[in-house]
Amino acid sequence: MRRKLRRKGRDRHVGLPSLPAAELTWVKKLSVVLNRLGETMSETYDFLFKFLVIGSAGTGKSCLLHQFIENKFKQDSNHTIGVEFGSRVVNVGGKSVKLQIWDTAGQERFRSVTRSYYRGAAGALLVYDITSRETYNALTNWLTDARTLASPNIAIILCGNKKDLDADREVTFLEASRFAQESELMFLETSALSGENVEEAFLKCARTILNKIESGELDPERMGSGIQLAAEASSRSAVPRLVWTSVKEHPQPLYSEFQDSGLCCFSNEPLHNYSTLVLNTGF
Ligand SMILES: Nc1nc2c(ncn2[C@@H]2O[C@H](COP(=O)(O)OP(=O)(O)OP(=O)(O)O)[C@@H](O)[C@H]2O)c(=O)[nH]1
Repeated sequence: MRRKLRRKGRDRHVGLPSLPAAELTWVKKLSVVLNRLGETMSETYDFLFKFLVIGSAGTGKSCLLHQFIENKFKQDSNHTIGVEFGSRVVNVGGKSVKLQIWDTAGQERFRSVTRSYYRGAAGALLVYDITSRETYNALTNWLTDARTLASPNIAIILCGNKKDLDADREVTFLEASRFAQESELMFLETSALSGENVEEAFLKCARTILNKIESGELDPERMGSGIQLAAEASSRSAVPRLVWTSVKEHPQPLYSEFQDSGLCCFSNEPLHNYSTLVLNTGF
């Protein structure tokens, strides 16, 4: 299998070794994500913000993203494997802002993979399920990860999802809003099912980031800010690329080498002992 990749102005072919079926499926899936990411980066906008959607498994992260992008509820949502990606251009305070959104898997077994996506995020939706106290209790851990791995200044909105299931509620609005206030988070209860407050959550977070840029509190040109200006985002250096290697040929050091240069590492269980995929998200 040969794959054509553009790198620093040159076309480059990278040959993938023959792989077991499960691993091949994973590589193909990542290539689709990568192509979508590349396509969306060519659109016109004033700013591009990198967003994360984080929180425990089953809280509705993928459904929130789907509702925001597609304007409908995602039926039969399965657990996310690693990460999913979506993007949408929105108008915030007269500026056109592209939200590049990384929907991360909530399951513990993917934690090391998803953590590698936090770097350079400007904003995040931190999601719990109002009908599950367990997902609410886990918020502190998610928050610590976000502030440590993304940026201490990351704009985070707490989303109490499944607002439509009020009869099964285990977490009150008041309790969560106090937690949000103490933790300096914005807060909304949302329903990916009905769409209530979904658009608002993403826009509120984007507006906060834009306000910080306009007030000078946030420097969009600082490395790792999670923000790109239009010119920068359309440059070649921002075009994502996939780099393949086999662990046998190039073991662990590759990860840190790329991590230090701002690239993200992407692997999952089937690939874990065999190979490493490195995805440059452009941040
Ligand atoms: N009633 C209701 N159900 C929802 C809502 N959002 C998601 N669900 C359901 O909750 C379940 C989990 O949704 P997902 O979006 O897959 O959850 P997730 O947080 O992405 O899960 P992981 O990918 O495992 O981290 C699915 O059965 C959804 O149909 C909502 O707002 N209301």
